[in-house]
Amino acid sequence: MDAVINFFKEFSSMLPTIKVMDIVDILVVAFLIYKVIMMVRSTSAARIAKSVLIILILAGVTQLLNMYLLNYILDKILEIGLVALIVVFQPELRRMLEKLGRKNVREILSVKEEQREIDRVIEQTVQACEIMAKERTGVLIVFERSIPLLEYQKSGTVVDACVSSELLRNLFFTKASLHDGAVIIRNDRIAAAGCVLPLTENHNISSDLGTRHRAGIGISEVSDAVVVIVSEETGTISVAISGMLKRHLAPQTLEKLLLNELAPQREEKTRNPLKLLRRKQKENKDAKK
Ligand SMILES: Nc1ncnc2c1ncn2[C@@H]1O[C@H](COP(=O)(O)OP(=O)(O)OP(=O)(O)O)[C@@H](O)[C@H]1O
Repeated sequence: MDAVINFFKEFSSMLPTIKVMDIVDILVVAFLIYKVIMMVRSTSAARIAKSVLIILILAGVTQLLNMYLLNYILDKILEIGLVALIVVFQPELRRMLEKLGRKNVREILSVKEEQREIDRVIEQTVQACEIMAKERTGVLIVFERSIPLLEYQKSGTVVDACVSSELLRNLFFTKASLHDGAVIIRNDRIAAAGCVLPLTENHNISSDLGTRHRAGIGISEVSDAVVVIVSEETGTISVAISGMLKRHLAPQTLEKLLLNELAPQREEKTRNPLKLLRRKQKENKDAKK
C-alpha cells in the first residue's frame, strides 16, 4: 500500500515539471500503441499480446510487493519472450514493414487503411462467389477471426497471397489441384488452400447438404470463423457462423452480411458513396424485375 501512495506522491510532484514535448511524446506513443492494437486485433497475435500484458502487470505487481525471485523469473520470461515474439511474428512484421515502405505519411496516419482493405477483400470475395455460383463451382472460404485456425491450415497448402476474385476463382477451378477443401483467409490475405475442416456432427441439418456444407458448419462450430459456401450442385450461396447456416443468399446480402461480421465498426455512410448509389440502383432494378 505504501508503494502505491509513494507512487502517487511522486507522480503529483512531477506534474508541474511536465513540458509540451512530454505531452507530444505521450500522444505519439499512445497513437503507436493504438495502431499496433488495430493491427493485431482479431488475430492470434491479440491473444499473445494479452498474455504479454498479463506478465507485464504481474512483473509490476511483484516489483511493488518486493517479491524478488518471482520478479526476476518474470523479467527473464519477458526478455526471452521478446526474442521469441520476433521469431514467431517474423512474417507479420515483415509484411508490416513492407506496407509501411509503400505508404505515404497521410496513409500511415490514417486509421481507415485496414478498413479499406477488408472492404476490398469482401468485394473481391463476393464478386468471385457470384461468378462461381453461376458457373456451379463449389466454394468453401473460411474467414479466420480471433480463434486461430493454424491446425486446419496445416492440412492444406500455404498460399499467402492478396485476396482477388481471379485468384479465388483459380483456386476453386475444378481442374486445379487445390480446388478440393477450403481456402482460409487470415488478416485480409489468403493464408492457405485445400484445407481439410472438421465435419459437423449435428444430425438436424438438412439431408440435402453434403460434406462441403458439413465442413463449413463444422469449422464454424469449433471457432468464431465466418464461412462462405457455394454449392456445386445448386449454385446457392450460404454462410455459416457459430454452427448456423444462412442459405440462399443473394450476392448483395452476402456482402452486407460479411461487412457486418468482418467490419462491424463500419457505417454505410463512410463507404464509397458512388458504389453505394450503384448498388442501390441495382437493388431497385432487381426488385422491379
Ligand atoms: N472435411 C472437409 N474439409 C474441407 N472440404 C471438404 C471436406 N469434405 C468435403 N469437402 C469439399 O466438399 C466437396 C464435396 O462436396 P459434396 O458434394 O459432398 O458436398 P455438398 O455440401 O453437397 O456440396 P455441393 O452442394 O457443392 O455439391 C469435396 O470435393 C471437397 O472439396
